[in-house]
Amino acid sequence: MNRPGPTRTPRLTAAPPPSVRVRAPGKVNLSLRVGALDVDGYHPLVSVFQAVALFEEVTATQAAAGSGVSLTVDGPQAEAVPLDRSNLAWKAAELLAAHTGVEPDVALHVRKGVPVAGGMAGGSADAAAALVACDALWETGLPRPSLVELAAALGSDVPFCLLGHTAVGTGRGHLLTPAMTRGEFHWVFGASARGLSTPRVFGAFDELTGGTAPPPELDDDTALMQALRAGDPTALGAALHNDLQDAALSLRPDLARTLEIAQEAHALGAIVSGSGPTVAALARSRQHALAIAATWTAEGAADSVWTTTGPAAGARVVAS
Ligand SMILES: C[C@](O)(CO)[C@H](O)COP(=O)(O)OP(=O)(O)OC[C@H]1O[C@@H](n2ccc(N)nc2=O)[C@H](O)[C@@H]1O
Ligand SMILES: Nc1ncnc2c1ncn2[C@@H]1O[C@H](COP(=O)(O)OP(=O)(O)OP(=O)(O)O)[C@@H](O)[C@H]1O
Repeated sequence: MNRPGPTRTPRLTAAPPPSVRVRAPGKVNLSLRVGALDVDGYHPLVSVFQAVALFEEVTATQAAAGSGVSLTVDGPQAEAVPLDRSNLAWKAAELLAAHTGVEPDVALHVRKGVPVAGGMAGGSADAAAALVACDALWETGLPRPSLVELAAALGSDVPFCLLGHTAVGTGRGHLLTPAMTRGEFHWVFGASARGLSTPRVFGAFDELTGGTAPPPELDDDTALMQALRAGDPTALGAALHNDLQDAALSLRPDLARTLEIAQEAHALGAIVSGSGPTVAALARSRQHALAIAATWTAEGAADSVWTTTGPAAGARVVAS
C-alpha cells in the first residue's frame, strides 16, 4: 500500500548577495636601483619586478545600502594586519567609490598568502585585488588606465600587483613596462615574524648614502634582462641586485646570516626582497628550493619559509 509521503513546503531562501573573488600576487624585486630622495618625498627607482605565485585573495560582497565598508582578514600573520580604514584594501574600495560615484557598501574579506610587512608587497596586492574586485562588483566599467592611476595613488607597488608577470618600473616604481622572460624560476623566501617599515628602510638608505645616490639606470641591468630573455636561472641569480639591502641589513644585521646560509646551500643568488626583511633565494629546481628552505629552518634563520615560482599573473577575478 502506498502511503502519502510527508508534504514538503518549499523553503524560500534569499539569493546570496553578489560577490567577486580576486587573486593578486606578491613580488620580488630582481633588481632595485634607488636614487637620492626627491622633493616629493619619494626616491626615483629603476626596478625589475617579478610577480611570484604567493597570492592574496580579496572577496568583495555587496552589503546593504548605507552600511559602508567592512573588513575581515584571515591566513598567516592575519593578526598583524590593520582591520580599519588604514588597510590598503579598504582604502582601495573607498578610492574607487569616490572616483566613480558609487556608494562604498561592501564587505571585504582578505585571505593573506604573502608575508606581512616583508618587502613582498602583500598590502599592495590587497589594494590591487580590492580595486579589481570592487570594479567588477559595482560594474563601474572603469578603463584600465584609470584603474592603474588609482592603483598608483594607493602605493608605488600597487600598479605592479595589478599587472603581474615581470616588468621594469621607473618613477616611484609605478610606471611599468612589461619585460620579456622565458620559463619558470624557482624561489624560496625566508620571512621574519617582525616586519620592517618601508619608510624606515628608505631613511636608512639616505643615511648610508648621505643623500648623494646617483640617478638609477636600467643600463646597469643589461645582464639581468638578458638572463630573463634566455630563461637562464644561473645568470639571473648572478645578476640579482638590491640597493636597499645594506639599509635593511643596518636595521636587521641578522639577515646577513640568512643570506650566507642560502649561499652555502648553493642558491643561484640571494638578496633581501625589496625593503625586507624577507630574504629571497633563487634555486635551480623545486627540489633545490625545498632543500634551501629546509636549511633555513634547521638553522633557525627564518621564522617561516615559502617556496614558489615566478613569474605569476597579475590581479584577476577567480570567482564571481
Ligand atoms: C621598496 C619597494 O617595495 C620596492 O618595490 C617600494 O619602493 C615600496 O613601495 P610601497 O610599499 O608601495 O610604498 P609607498 O606606499 O608608495 O610609500 C611608502 C613610503 O616609502 C617611501 N618610498 C616609497 C617608494 C619610493 N619610490 N620612494 C620612497 O621613498 C616613502 O617614504 C613613502 O612614504
Ligand atoms: N592589506 C594589508 N595587508 C598587510 N598590511 C597592511 C595592509 N594594509 C595596510 N597594511 C600596513 O602596511 C604595512 C606594510 O605591509 P605590507 O605587507 O604591504 O608590507 P611590505 O610587503 O613590506 O610592502 P612593500 O613591499 O610594498 O613595501 C603593515 O605593517 C600594515 O600595518
